[in-house]
Amino acid sequence: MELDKMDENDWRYHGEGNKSLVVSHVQLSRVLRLLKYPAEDSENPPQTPEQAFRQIQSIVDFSSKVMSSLLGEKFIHSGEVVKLPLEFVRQLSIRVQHQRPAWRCDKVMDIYSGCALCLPNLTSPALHQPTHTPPLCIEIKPKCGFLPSSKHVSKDIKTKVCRFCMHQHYKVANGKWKRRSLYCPLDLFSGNKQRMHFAIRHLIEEPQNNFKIFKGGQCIYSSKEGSDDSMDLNSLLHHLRPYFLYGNNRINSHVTGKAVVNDFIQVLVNALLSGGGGDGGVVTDRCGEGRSFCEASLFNKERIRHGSQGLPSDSVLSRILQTQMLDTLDIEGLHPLYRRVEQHLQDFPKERTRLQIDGPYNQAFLEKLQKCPAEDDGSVDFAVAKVHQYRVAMTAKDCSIMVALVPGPEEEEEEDEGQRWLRDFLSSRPPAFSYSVSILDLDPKPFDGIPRQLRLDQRIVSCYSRTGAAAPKASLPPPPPPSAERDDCTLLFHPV
Ligand SMILES: O=P(O)(O)O[C@@H]1[C@@H](OP(=O)(O)O)[C@H](OP(=O)(O)O)[C@H](O)[C@H](OP(=O)(O)O)[C@H]1OP(=O)(O)O
Ligand SMILES: Nc1ncnc2c1ncn2[C@@H]1O[C@H](COP(=O)(O)OP(=O)(O)OP(=O)(O)O)[C@@H](O)[C@H]1O
Repeated sequence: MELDKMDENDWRYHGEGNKSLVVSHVQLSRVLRLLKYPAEDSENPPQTPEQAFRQIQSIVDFSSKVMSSLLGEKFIHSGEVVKLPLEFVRQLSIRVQHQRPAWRCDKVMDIYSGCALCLPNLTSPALHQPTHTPPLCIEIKPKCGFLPSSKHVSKDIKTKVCRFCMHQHYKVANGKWKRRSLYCPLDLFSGNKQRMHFAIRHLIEEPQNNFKIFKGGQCIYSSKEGSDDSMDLNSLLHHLRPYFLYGNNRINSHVTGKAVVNDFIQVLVNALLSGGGGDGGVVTDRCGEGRSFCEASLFNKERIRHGSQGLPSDSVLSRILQTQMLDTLDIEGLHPLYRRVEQHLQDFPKERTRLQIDGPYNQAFLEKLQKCPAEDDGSVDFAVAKVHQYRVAMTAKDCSIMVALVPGPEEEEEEDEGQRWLRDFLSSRPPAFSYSVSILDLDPKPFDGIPRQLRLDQRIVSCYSRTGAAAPKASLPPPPPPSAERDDCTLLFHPV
């Protein structure tokens, strides 16, 4: 990629979040992640090009020097900052505008700094052979996977119902989403395959901003405003079917839609429980018992047939959960420490640098949070270490996982799709995929964002106490008998 010869026609809109907009190259496996600003600042960018460059460099440093050490290097692609021609960025912004979802257009793409983060395109991984079936990539934003146990938690409900499930009520009440997602992160992070299956099924049913599927680099399934949901599910089945034409669920050589989805979820669960890449071999070294249940989850505990399995310690979910759990005090216990630091900075503004409040994100920053004493000695250093831990945990609560599934074992590259189908059909074995697992969106959360966290926490809990606790638990059909091993994953699909 030659930065001085950039052509906007080589790039297409790929996706966006709250802070950045991502475009992908039409041929190379590369994306550019550009910053966004509130639309009202569009004429007047909030930072200079130098500041934008430093902000993106600090994202790279935070990811490569802090998060990568906590989450495991094998999952992380930190990328590099690039300087782009301003005319290219301006044209690109015009080119992608019509593809942007309306609800994200309260922010505009930064066209002034010319800076962007260049990353590998995790939805069209390099291990894909262009002549073969395109990879399926599944993006999950799992959110917080544990219930707080801090003594500072003032509302009992927070120790029983997870943040995500409570937040759903708040989001629906405030019009962010039309209906609640019944996904519960505690089920996904449980390590129990039945619970994980159940969680993913609900991500598929109501993806919101927590679930997307890409095929060959193109998004084929995500939350679509105002669309006909059944159409989306049917079109998802249409895409998935060729990947799951075989396996245990074949009935007279016809694979039902339910079986396709069950196989798909099973492959995804295996990838999430793996050590990060490979062919789904036996998982060993499981750490911990399955963690707690959320009272709002619809998963019926009685139906666990294989006990609590816990997460394998080298799995992506385990690494994310361990990092999230650096939030030991909960926002309610953390906020007074934040105030201690804030007061100290008001009294001694120059301390901001020594305490690395805004970075640099390096080994020293990592050590500050790793060597935090267990007990509060009243010092500002203790408070800063806890704040750093909390911010790192926040990043882990907001990151996404990308699982890339490439059909067929690598050693049988010469086989075409039909031959592979016949071989798998005859052997009736479960689908074989090579896969890789990555973590994305590992940006540092700002120090000044902590008071907002406290306010949001209070609003979510208060909204849930008013509306959620009284809401009906579910509108799902009654569960099938326990013997129907595969049927507990029934999706509300329309026939195709
Ligand atoms: O606060 P939360 O839990 O709602 O998380 C925010 C996310 O909302 P979600 O609940 O996942 O829909 C929010 O995502 P959406 O914009 O809702 O897609 C952002 O990820 C936000 O992070 P940042 O401010 O852009 O760095 C996230 O804010 P942080 O709290 O991580 O700063
Ligand atoms: N390296 C990558 N390869 C492929 N797709 C990517 C990559 N990075 C980001 N994306 C896509 O772009 C989307 C937006 O990126 P990202 O989540 O980093 O944005 P964000 O604004 O930081 O999100 P948030 O709302 O969480 O703050 C992602 O959901 C993902 O689909």
